[in-house]
Amino acid sequence: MDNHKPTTSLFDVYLRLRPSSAVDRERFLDVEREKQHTDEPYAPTHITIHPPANDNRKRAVEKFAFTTVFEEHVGQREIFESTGILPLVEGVLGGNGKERRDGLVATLGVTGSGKTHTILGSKSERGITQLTLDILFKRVEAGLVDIETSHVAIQSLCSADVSEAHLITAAQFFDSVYPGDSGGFSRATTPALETSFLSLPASKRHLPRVSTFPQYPPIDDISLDMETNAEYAIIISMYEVYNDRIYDLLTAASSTTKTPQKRRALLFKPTEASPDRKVVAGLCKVICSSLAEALMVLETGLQGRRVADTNSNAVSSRSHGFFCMEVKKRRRSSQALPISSPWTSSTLTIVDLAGSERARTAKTAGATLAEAGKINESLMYLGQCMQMQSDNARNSLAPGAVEKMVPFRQCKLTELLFSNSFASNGGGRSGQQQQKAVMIVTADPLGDFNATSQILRYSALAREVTVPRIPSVTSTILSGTGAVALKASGCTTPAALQGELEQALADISRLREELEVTQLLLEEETRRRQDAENAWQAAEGRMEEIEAEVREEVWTEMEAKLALEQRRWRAARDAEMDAQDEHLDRKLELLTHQLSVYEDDTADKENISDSQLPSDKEAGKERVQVRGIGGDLTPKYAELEEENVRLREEVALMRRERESVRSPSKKIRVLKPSRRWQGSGIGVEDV
Ligand SMILES: Nc1ncnc2c1ncn2[C@@H]1O[C@H](COP(=O)(O)OP(=O)(O)OP(=O)(O)O)[C@@H](O)[C@H]1O
Repeated sequence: MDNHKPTTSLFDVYLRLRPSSAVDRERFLDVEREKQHTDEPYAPTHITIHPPANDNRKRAVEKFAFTTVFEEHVGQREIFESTGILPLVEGVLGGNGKERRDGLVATLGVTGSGKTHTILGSKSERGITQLTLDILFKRVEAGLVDIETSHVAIQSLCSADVSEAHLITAAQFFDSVYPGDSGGFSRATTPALETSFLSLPASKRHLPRVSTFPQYPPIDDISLDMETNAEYAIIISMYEVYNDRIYDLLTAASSTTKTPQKRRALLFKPTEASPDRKVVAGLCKVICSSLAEALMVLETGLQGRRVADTNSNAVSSRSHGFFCMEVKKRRRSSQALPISSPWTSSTLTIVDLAGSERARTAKTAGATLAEAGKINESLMYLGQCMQMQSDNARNSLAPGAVEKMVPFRQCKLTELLFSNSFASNGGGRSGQQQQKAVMIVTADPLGDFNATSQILRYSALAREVTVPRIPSVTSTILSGTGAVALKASGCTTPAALQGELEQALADISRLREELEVTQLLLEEETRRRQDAENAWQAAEGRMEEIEAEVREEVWTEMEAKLALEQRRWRAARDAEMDAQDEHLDRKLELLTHQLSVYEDDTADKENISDSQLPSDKEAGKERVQVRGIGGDLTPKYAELEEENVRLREEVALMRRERESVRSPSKKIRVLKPSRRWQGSGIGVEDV
């Protein structure tokens, strides 16, 4: 197997092994050491992976080739110097007479394998992003355009931008992110372990302190070829791809109102000023005048990036982070040509990809598990693209070989990584070559065998498989291309069969992982459904309680009202009866009075002497009157007696009624639905 890299390869692929802290795990990856014939420093290019000893799947021993393999002891500076990043920086700067080109550096690996460490370093060491910024500023320092005093320069930079960007100076950016920070600086802590930086009120955000940034490793002695008779501007922009959407990290940081959830996704599209090339449109871009400013912008943007604490990595990136260093350049005006030439632009993009992870190992759940699904999906598409590009690169050596389409439009990540790698897309720009790219694959030799081997399979420049002895006589393997009957003879199978076997093994491994994720998602969903059902039942119970309480309240209120009405009714009835009694009494009184008048008159008449008798004429008149009274009184008296009897009966009846009437509240109480007939289990409603 050779690792000859044909000229059509889109990526140079390096492998970096990380030192592992795990002591109880078996090492599955070995670096191949070939015999040295010269005294030159030795750079290994091949590794071999062995399935774990307890593996009962009889998987193959695989050998992979990379541009270079960096072992565990290799530090940040050697990675920076030896992975082709310096030529990328030179390409972006455009040395004397050299054409400029965009550059791309990305890291790929399982979660916790050291991607972020390589790209962004740690508290004590700088990563390749900081080292690249350092070398860029050191090289162009003398030629940097003065944006602090020259508004014209800013305006010309704005009009030269093709990406509908919002260009601001670093000072303006810091003013918007840290309003009122007068210099009592303290370095903000890692966002994963704190509440989101953006959710903090602006007054609580503090400008990062450059003096606390690591200075190691130094790179002052590295020199680069560059043009001196030119003016430069360095513009920083940062964005992340989260759930297949692009979000600006600097707009989010400079916004005081938008929460991370409300961030607006950006488009990757051709613009009016860039019709033949796609760009991320609408980014916030910060013009930096010094390395310190650039580092502070980087640190600020990083604090808005999504990270989470998983079982595999305490600060696990949940998005693919893109850090762009755009170098604008123009020829200085001279006596011969008093007007400066227009700005040209090249960008070096450094990408910290989120790590692929096995849900069971990472022990993620909920949103973090869903994120992992999206991350794995985008990495699967990236794997397909990388495999296709390395196949194309290998086949390009064969006569009459036809290049296959790299399927990079399947997701945002591959679109962003590959769109400008092809002459038809990026090469169309005048005076600019297609993008050059470097991929640094990171791996932990004591880490997860399945996840690591899968990444190595699609990222390696070349691969060789040795199929182990198969104990059974005939095995049937289902592969993507159909069922393959494999006759095991106890030795390595023929090449075609071997290819099928490899494919089948890869498919099985992929399907097993997909199944694992699906099972976890199912478990998660089942748990959620159970929780929802419990919550629903609890809510129902509570609702019944509330209903009973309300019923009780209503009944109590109604009873009070009924009692009041009853009291009113009784009072009214008593008043009426009193009035009737009074009426009756008055009638009786009247009757008694009339009777007594009549009796008195008769007695008086009997007692008076003849001398006292009135004359016949007067007596006749009086007799007429008495007779008149006596004659009229008898039927009137009878009539009143009758009415009296009737009224007395009515009164007696009403008294009886009153005594016999039961309390309505007692009747109502019987009707309460909550009271159930004891022993029968039947409520009043049921009756
Ligand atoms: N080469 C290395 N030397 C020393 N420490 C390392 C190295 N590589 C990784 N580490 C440490 O391992 C831990 C995990 O690394 P890192 O965060 O870079 O992983 P990652 O691949 O970016 O993971 P994720 O995909 O989850 O973001 C960190 O604490 C980091 O400092």
